[in-house]
Amino acid sequence: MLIKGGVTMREIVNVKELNFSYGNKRVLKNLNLTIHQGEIVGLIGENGAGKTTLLNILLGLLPADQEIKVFEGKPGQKKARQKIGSMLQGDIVLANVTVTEMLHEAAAQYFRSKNVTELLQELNLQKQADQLLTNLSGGLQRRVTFALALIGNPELLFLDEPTVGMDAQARKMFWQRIQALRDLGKTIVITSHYLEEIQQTADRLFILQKGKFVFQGTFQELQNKDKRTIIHFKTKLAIKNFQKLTAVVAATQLEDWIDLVSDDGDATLRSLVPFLEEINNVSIQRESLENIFLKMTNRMETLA
Ligand SMILES: Nc1ncnc2c1ncn2[C@@H]1O[C@H](COP(=O)(O)OP(=O)(O)OP(=O)(O)O)[C@@H](O)[C@H]1O
Repeated sequence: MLIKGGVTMREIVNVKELNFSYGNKRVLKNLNLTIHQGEIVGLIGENGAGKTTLLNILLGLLPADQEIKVFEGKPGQKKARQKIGSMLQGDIVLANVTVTEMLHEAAAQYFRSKNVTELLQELNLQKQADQLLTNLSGGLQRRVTFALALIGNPELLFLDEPTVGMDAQARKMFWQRIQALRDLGKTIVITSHYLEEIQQTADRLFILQKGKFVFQGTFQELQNKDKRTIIHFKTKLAIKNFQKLTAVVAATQLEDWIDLVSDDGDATLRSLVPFLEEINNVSIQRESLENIFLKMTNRMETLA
Protein backbone atom coordinates (compact mmCIF):
# COMPACT_ATOMS: atom_id res chain seq x y z
CA MET A 1 0.00 0.00 0.00
CA LEU A 2 1.31 3.47 -0.85
CA ILE A 3 0.21 6.49 1.16
CA LYS A 4 0.85 9.91 -0.37
CA GLY A 5 -0.13 13.10 1.47
CA GLY A 6 -2.37 11.05 3.75
CA VAL A 7 -4.20 9.47 0.80
CA THR A 8 -3.94 5.76 0.03
CA MET A 9 -2.97 5.34 -3.61
CA ARG A 10 -4.55 2.43 -5.41
CA GLU A 11 -2.63 -0.34 -7.08
CA ILE A 12 -2.66 0.06 -10.84
CA VAL A 13 -0.27 -2.66 -11.93
CA ASN A 14 0.36 -5.93 -10.14
CA VAL A 15 2.64 -8.66 -11.43
CA LYS A 16 3.40 -11.94 -9.68
CA GLU A 17 6.22 -14.32 -10.55
CA LEU A 18 6.44 -13.31 -14.18
CA ASN A 19 8.68 -15.40 -16.42
CA PHE A 20 9.06 -14.82 -20.11
CA SER A 21 11.09 -16.49 -22.86
CA TYR A 22 11.68 -15.83 -26.53
CA GLY A 23 11.85 -19.43 -27.74
CA ASN A 24 14.39 -21.12 -25.48
CA LYS A 25 15.84 -17.86 -24.26
CA ARG A 26 14.46 -16.91 -20.87
CA VAL A 27 14.64 -13.13 -20.55
CA LEU A 28 12.41 -12.33 -17.55
CA LYS A 29 12.87 -14.32 -14.37
CA ASN A 30 10.37 -14.46 -11.57
CA LEU A 31 9.46 -10.77 -11.52
CA ASN A 32 7.15 -9.38 -8.86
CA LEU A 33 6.09 -5.75 -8.93
CA THR A 34 3.40 -3.35 -7.89
CA ILE A 35 2.85 0.15 -9.25
CA HIS A 36 0.60 2.67 -7.50
CA GLN A 37 -1.38 5.56 -8.85
CA GLY A 38 0.53 8.82 -9.01
CA GLU A 39 4.06 7.46 -8.90
CA ILE A 40 6.86 7.76 -11.41
CA VAL A 41 8.73 4.48 -11.69
CA GLY A 42 12.15 4.50 -13.32
CA LEU A 43 12.85 1.12 -14.91
CA ILE A 44 16.56 0.86 -15.52
CA GLY A 45 18.94 -1.82 -16.67
CA GLU A 46 21.71 -2.50 -19.14
CA ASN A 47 21.01 -3.14 -22.82
CA GLY A 48 19.21 -6.45 -23.09
CA ALA A 49 18.18 -6.58 -19.40
CA GLY A 50 14.53 -7.04 -20.40
CA LYS A 51 12.98 -3.58 -19.91
CA THR A 52 11.25 -3.35 -23.29
CA THR A 53 10.01 -6.93 -22.99
CA LEU A 54 8.46 -6.14 -19.60
CA LEU A 55 6.75 -3.00 -20.94
CA ASN A 56 5.43 -4.93 -23.94
CA ILE A 57 3.94 -7.55 -21.62
CA LEU A 58 2.29 -4.89 -19.46
CA LEU A 59 0.85 -3.35 -22.62
CA GLY A 60 -0.49 -6.72 -23.73
CA LEU A 61 1.72 -6.74 -26.83
CA LEU A 62 3.48 -9.92 -25.71
CA PRO A 63 1.61 -12.81 -24.11
CA ALA A 64 2.21 -13.88 -20.53
CA ASP A 65 0.64 -16.80 -18.71
CA GLN A 66 1.19 -15.50 -15.21
CA GLU A 67 -1.17 -13.38 -13.19
CA ILE A 68 -0.79 -9.78 -14.33
CA LYS A 69 -3.28 -7.10 -13.42
CA VAL A 70 -3.41 -3.71 -15.12
CA PHE A 71 -6.36 -1.62 -13.92
CA GLU A 72 -7.74 -4.82 -12.40
CA GLY A 73 -7.92 -6.51 -15.79
CA LYS A 74 -5.61 -8.37 -18.10
CA PRO A 75 -3.04 -6.35 -20.07
CA GLY A 76 -4.25 -5.32 -23.50
CA GLN A 77 -7.97 -5.41 -22.69
CA LYS A 78 -9.95 -2.52 -24.16
CA LYS A 79 -10.82 -1.07 -20.72
CA ALA A 80 -7.12 -0.88 -19.82
CA ARG A 81 -6.06 0.37 -23.28
CA GLN A 82 -8.35 3.38 -22.93
CA LYS A 83 -6.46 4.45 -19.82
CA ILE A 84 -2.93 3.84 -21.10
CA GLY A 85 -0.61 5.88 -23.28
CA SER A 86 2.69 4.54 -24.52
CA MET A 87 5.81 5.59 -26.28
CA LEU A 88 7.80 2.63 -27.51
CA GLN A 89 11.16 2.31 -29.20
CA GLY A 90 10.85 2.49 -32.97
CA ASP A 91 7.25 3.72 -33.06
CA ILE A 92 5.96 3.72 -36.61
CA VAL A 93 6.01 7.00 -38.52
CA LEU A 94 3.35 7.13 -41.23
CA ALA A 95 4.07 8.54 -44.67
CA ASN A 96 1.98 11.39 -46.17
CA VAL A 97 0.29 12.27 -42.90
CA THR A 98 0.67 15.55 -41.04
CA VAL A 99 1.16 15.79 -37.30
CA THR A 100 -2.38 17.13 -36.81
CA GLU A 101 -3.95 14.49 -39.04
CA MET A 102 -2.26 11.69 -37.15
CA LEU A 103 -3.25 13.08 -33.76
CA HIS A 104 -6.90 13.44 -34.86
CA GLU A 105 -6.83 9.88 -36.13
CA ALA A 106 -5.43 8.65 -32.81
CA ALA A 107 -7.81 10.83 -30.75
CA ALA A 108 -10.79 9.12 -32.39
CA GLN A 109 -9.77 5.85 -30.71
CA TYR A 110 -10.30 7.20 -27.20
CA PHE A 111 -13.44 8.12 -25.23
CA ARG A 112 -11.81 11.00 -23.36
CA SER A 113 -9.21 12.30 -25.80
CA LYS A 114 -7.46 15.63 -25.44
CA ASN A 115 -7.98 18.55 -27.80
CA VAL A 116 -5.33 18.29 -30.54
CA THR A 117 -4.61 22.04 -30.83
CA GLU A 118 -4.27 22.42 -27.06
CA LEU A 119 -1.99 19.41 -26.82
CA LEU A 120 0.27 20.75 -29.59
CA GLN A 121 0.47 24.03 -27.69
CA GLU A 122 1.25 22.29 -24.40
CA LEU A 123 4.13 20.46 -26.03
CA ASN A 124 5.33 23.45 -28.02
CA LEU A 125 4.68 21.71 -31.33
CA GLN A 126 2.41 24.32 -32.97
CA LYS A 127 4.96 25.00 -35.73
CA GLN A 128 4.99 21.34 -36.69
CA ALA A 129 1.18 20.98 -36.75
CA ASP A 130 0.86 20.92 -40.55
CA GLN A 131 4.16 19.29 -41.38
CA LEU A 132 4.42 15.77 -42.72
CA LEU A 133 5.68 13.36 -40.07
CA THR A 134 8.31 11.98 -42.41
CA ASN A 135 9.81 15.46 -42.86
CA LEU A 136 10.49 15.92 -39.15
CA SER A 137 13.87 15.34 -37.55
CA GLY A 138 14.29 12.29 -35.29
CA GLY A 139 14.03 14.40 -32.13
CA LEU A 140 10.84 16.09 -33.32
CA GLN A 141 9.32 12.76 -34.32
CA ARG A 142 10.02 11.60 -30.76
CA ARG A 143 8.20 14.66 -29.40
CA VAL A 144 5.22 13.93 -31.66
CA THR A 145 5.25 10.35 -30.39
CA PHE A 146 5.00 11.80 -26.87
CA ALA A 147 1.96 13.80 -28.03
CA LEU A 148 0.50 10.52 -29.35
CA ALA A 149 1.06 8.91 -25.96
CA LEU A 150 -0.87 11.75 -24.30
CA ILE A 151 -3.71 12.18 -26.81
CA GLY A 152 -6.04 9.74 -25.04
CA ASN A 153 -5.61 11.62 -21.74
CA PRO A 154 -4.21 8.46 -20.15
CA GLU A 155 -3.99 7.64 -16.45
CA LEU A 156 -0.96 5.44 -16.97
CA LEU A 157 1.99 6.03 -19.28
CA PHE A 158 4.61 3.53 -20.40
CA LEU A 159 7.53 5.40 -21.88
CA ASP A 160 10.42 3.41 -23.34
CA GLU A 161 13.53 5.54 -23.88
CA PRO A 162 11.38 8.62 -24.52
CA THR A 163 14.16 11.19 -24.70
CA VAL A 164 16.41 9.47 -27.23
CA GLY A 165 17.22 11.94 -29.99
CA MET A 166 15.77 14.96 -28.16
CA ASP A 167 18.03 18.00 -27.77
CA ALA A 168 18.82 19.39 -24.31
CA GLN A 169 15.98 21.92 -24.36
CA ALA A 170 13.42 19.36 -25.52
CA ARG A 171 14.60 16.94 -22.81
CA LYS A 172 14.21 19.61 -20.15
CA MET A 173 10.69 20.41 -21.33
CA PHE A 174 9.88 16.72 -21.45
CA TRP A 175 10.85 16.15 -17.81
CA GLN A 176 8.92 19.25 -16.71
CA ARG A 177 5.88 17.80 -18.47
CA ILE A 178 6.39 14.45 -16.70
CA GLN A 179 6.44 16.19 -13.31
CA ALA A 180 3.30 18.15 -14.23
CA LEU A 181 1.61 14.87 -15.18
CA ARG A 182 2.57 13.38 -11.82
CA ASP A 183 1.04 16.43 -10.11
CA LEU A 184 -2.18 15.58 -11.94
CA GLY A 185 -2.08 12.10 -10.38
CA LYS A 186 -0.91 10.25 -13.50
CA THR A 187 1.21 7.14 -13.15
CA ILE A 188 4.33 6.87 -15.27
CA VAL A 189 6.70 4.01 -15.96
CA ILE A 190 9.77 5.18 -17.79
CA THR A 191 12.92 3.52 -19.05
CA SER A 192 15.98 5.56 -19.81
CA HIS A 193 19.74 5.29 -20.01
CA TYR A 194 19.98 8.96 -18.90
CA LEU A 195 20.30 8.01 -15.26
CA GLU A 196 20.77 11.54 -13.96
CA GLU A 197 17.33 12.43 -15.27
CA ILE A 198 15.80 9.32 -13.74
CA GLN A 199 17.52 10.06 -10.41
CA GLN A 200 15.96 13.52 -10.37
CA THR A 201 12.46 12.49 -11.37
CA ALA A 202 11.57 8.93 -10.38
CA ASP A 203 9.77 8.26 -7.10
CA ARG A 204 10.87 4.64 -7.22
CA LEU A 205 13.47 2.71 -9.14
CA PHE A 206 13.21 -0.82 -10.49
CA ILE A 207 16.63 -2.12 -11.49
CA LEU A 208 16.64 -5.07 -13.86
CA GLN A 209 19.74 -7.14 -14.36
CA LYS A 210 19.69 -10.04 -16.81
CA GLY A 211 15.94 -10.39 -16.43
CA LYS A 212 15.83 -10.22 -12.61
CA PHE A 213 15.05 -7.34 -10.28
CA VAL A 214 18.11 -6.55 -8.21
CA PHE A 215 16.51 -3.52 -6.54
CA GLN A 216 13.10 -1.91 -6.04
CA GLY A 217 12.83 1.23 -3.94
CA THR A 218 13.59 4.92 -3.73
CA PHE A 219 16.89 6.46 -4.77
CA GLN A 220 17.53 7.34 -1.09
CA GLU A 221 17.08 3.69 -0.13
CA LEU A 222 19.49 2.68 -2.88
CA GLN A 223 22.00 5.32 -1.84
CA ASN A 224 21.78 4.17 1.79
CA LYS A 225 22.86 0.69 0.73
CA ASP A 226 25.95 2.16 -0.85
CA LYS A 227 28.20 3.68 1.75
CA ARG A 228 30.74 5.03 -0.76
CA THR A 229 31.21 8.73 0.02
CA ILE A 230 33.55 11.49 -1.08
CA ILE A 231 34.64 13.86 1.69
CA HIS A 232 36.05 17.11 0.41
CA PHE A 233 37.76 19.71 2.63
CA LYS A 234 40.42 22.40 2.85
CA THR A 235 43.49 22.03 5.06
CA LYS A 236 47.12 23.02 5.42
CA LEU A 237 47.95 19.51 6.66
CA ALA A 238 49.73 16.99 4.41
CA ILE A 239 47.70 14.32 2.65
CA LYS A 240 49.56 11.53 4.47
CA ASN A 241 47.62 12.41 7.64
CA PHE A 242 44.42 11.27 5.97
CA GLN A 243 45.37 8.39 3.70
CA LYS A 244 45.16 5.75 6.43
CA LEU A 245 41.96 6.93 8.11
CA THR A 246 39.19 4.36 8.58
CA ALA A 247 37.59 3.15 5.31
CA VAL A 248 39.54 5.57 3.09
CA VAL A 249 40.22 3.85 -0.22
CA ALA A 250 41.71 6.78 -2.14
CA ALA A 251 42.93 10.27 -1.34
CA THR A 252 43.85 13.11 -3.69
CA GLN A 253 45.16 16.60 -3.06
CA LEU A 254 44.96 19.73 -5.17
CA GLU A 255 46.68 22.69 -3.51
CA ASP A 256 44.93 23.00 -0.10
CA TRP A 257 41.97 20.83 -1.07
CA ILE A 258 41.75 17.15 -0.23
CA ASP A 259 39.27 14.56 -1.48
CA LEU A 260 38.88 11.33 0.48
CA VAL A 261 37.02 8.49 -1.13
CA SER A 262 35.58 6.36 1.63
CA ASP A 263 33.88 2.99 1.66
CA ASP A 264 32.03 4.03 4.81
CA GLY A 265 31.47 7.78 5.10
CA ASP A 266 30.29 7.67 8.72
CA ALA A 267 33.38 5.75 9.86
CA THR A 268 35.75 8.09 8.02
CA LEU A 269 34.03 11.18 9.43
CA ARG A 270 34.47 9.83 12.96
CA SER A 271 38.16 9.27 12.35
CA LEU A 272 38.49 12.86 11.11
CA VAL A 273 37.49 14.23 14.53
CA PRO A 274 41.08 14.76 15.82
CA PHE A 275 41.74 17.00 12.78
CA LEU A 276 38.60 19.13 13.07
CA GLU A 277 40.50 22.22 14.23
CA GLU A 278 42.59 22.12 11.07
CA ILE A 279 40.08 21.36 8.37
CA ASN A 280 37.55 23.73 6.80
CA ASN A 281 34.80 23.89 4.18
CA VAL A 282 33.90 20.22 4.55
CA SER A 283 31.45 18.85 2.01
CA ILE A 284 30.18 15.32 1.64
CA GLN A 285 29.13 13.86 -1.65
CA ARG A 286 27.17 10.63 -2.02
CA GLU A 287 27.23 8.43 -5.08
CA SER A 288 25.02 9.23 -8.04
CA LEU A 289 22.55 6.73 -9.43
CA GLU A 290 24.81 6.30 -12.42
CA ASN A 291 27.82 5.29 -10.31
CA ILE A 292 25.80 3.00 -8.04
CA PHE A 293 24.25 1.39 -11.11
CA LEU A 294 27.64 0.89 -12.75
CA LYS A 295 28.93 -0.77 -9.60
CA MET A 296 25.86 -2.98 -9.29
CA THR A 297 26.31 -4.16 -12.84
CA ASN A 298 30.05 -4.65 -12.26
CA ARG A 299 31.02 -2.22 -14.95
CA MET A 300 33.03 -0.04 -12.62
CA GLU A 301 35.47 -1.59 -10.19
CA THR A 302 36.64 1.49 -8.34
CA LEU A 303 35.08 4.89 -8.30
CA ALA A 304 36.94 8.08 -7.60
N1 LIG B 1 11.75 -10.53 -30.63
C1 LIG B 1 12.77 -11.09 -29.98
N2 LIG B 1 13.18 -12.34 -30.24
C2 LIG B 1 14.20 -12.92 -29.57
N3 LIG B 1 14.89 -12.31 -28.58
C3 LIG B 1 14.54 -11.05 -28.28
C4 LIG B 1 13.47 -10.37 -28.95
N4 LIG B 1 13.36 -9.12 -28.40
C5 LIG B 1 14.30 -9.04 -27.45
N5 LIG B 1 15.01 -10.18 -27.37
C6 LIG B 1 16.09 -10.47 -26.42
O1 LIG B 1 15.54 -10.37 -25.10
C7 LIG B 1 16.47 -9.78 -24.21
C8 LIG B 1 15.81 -8.56 -23.56
O2 LIG B 1 15.61 -7.58 -24.57
P1 LIG B 1 14.88 -6.20 -24.27
O3 LIG B 1 14.74 -5.47 -25.57
O4 LIG B 1 13.66 -6.45 -23.48
O5 LIG B 1 15.96 -5.47 -23.35
P2 LIG B 1 16.09 -3.95 -22.92
O6 LIG B 1 16.43 -3.97 -21.47
O7 LIG B 1 14.87 -3.20 -23.31
O8 LIG B 1 17.34 -3.45 -23.77
P3 LIG B 1 17.71 -1.98 -24.35
O9 LIG B 1 18.17 -1.15 -23.20
O10 LIG B 1 18.83 -2.28 -25.29
O11 LIG B 1 16.49 -1.44 -25.03
C9 LIG B 1 17.71 -9.45 -25.05
O12 LIG B 1 18.65 -10.48 -24.86
C10 LIG B 1 17.20 -9.43 -26.46
O13 LIG B 1 18.21 -9.82 -27.37
